[in-house]
Amino acid sequence: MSDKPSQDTLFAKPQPHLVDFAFDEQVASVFPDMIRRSVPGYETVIAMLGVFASKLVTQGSRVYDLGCSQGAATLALRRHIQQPDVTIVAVDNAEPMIERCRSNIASDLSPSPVQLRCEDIQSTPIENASLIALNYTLQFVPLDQREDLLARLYCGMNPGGGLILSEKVRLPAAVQQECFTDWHHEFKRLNGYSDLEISQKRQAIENVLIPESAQDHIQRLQRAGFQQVYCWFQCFNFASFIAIK
Ligand SMILES: C[S@@+](CC[C@H](N)C(=O)[O-])C[C@H]1O[C@@H](n2cnc3c(N)ncnc32)[C@H](O)[C@@H]1O
Ligand SMILES: O=C(O)C(=O)C[C@]1(C(=O)O)C=C[C@@H](O)C=C1
Repeated sequence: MSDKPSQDTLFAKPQPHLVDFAFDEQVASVFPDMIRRSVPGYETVIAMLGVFASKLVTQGSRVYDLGCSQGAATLALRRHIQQPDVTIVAVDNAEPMIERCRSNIASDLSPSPVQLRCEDIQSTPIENASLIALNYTLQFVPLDQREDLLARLYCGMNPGGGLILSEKVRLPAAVQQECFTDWHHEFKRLNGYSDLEISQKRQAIENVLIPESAQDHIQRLQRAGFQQVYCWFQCFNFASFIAIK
């Protein structure tokens, strides 16, 4: 059994030797609280996945949640899949996340079966996909591997299928970057994080989470072959895109 999710205080004490952020047991034990208090618009994006599931998922197809963490996106999708014979494939390479995901799925009664895979999303075979969610995950994949991954997702997707890509984004002008970062940090402050927590977390993710601009994402999705690419949601420096094949 997984521990009950608790409040994120991981960066509350001064850490003289900050190490790079990793999705380890400590992070997993506070993750639902951490992501809700750190990502502006997270709950809206999760809720709206239901709309895309309802519109895009087709009978007998597969739905992928790549970088599923504890299954928030998987559950939102699963609850709104109306078609029969759909399998959800939920993938994460962090064992402490997958374990919690397994128990969250077990306590949900929606009918579509979920196949859980603990592996790098880059080695997950993608086939017969009507919907793929990459919810705040691509930002952790090395920059030079993102193009190949998206090309593979395109290949494994059925015509008319959609990819939902949510990311922290870099803004095109320095003055806008500064402004949006300031608002993001204020969002965290209002959610109870101290300046020390904000600054230590920022340092810990600096070399691990590499954001790109909305334009970079849109152009890469178009290069992969997607016919329609839109930014459907943005809150400060966090955006979500839909790409339809
Ligand atoms: C910010 S969390 C994603 C949140 C989740 N999608 C949600 O909507 O609640 C990023 C997740 O991606 C996973 N991850 C990062 N890189 C990965 C990779 N190359 N393969 C598989 N999982 C990866 C991490 O372990 C982590 O659980
Ligand atoms: O940018 C930040 O400060 C964040 O905390 C963002 C973010 C993310 O977008 O994934 C980073 C790591 C955690 O997984 C939760 C949130």
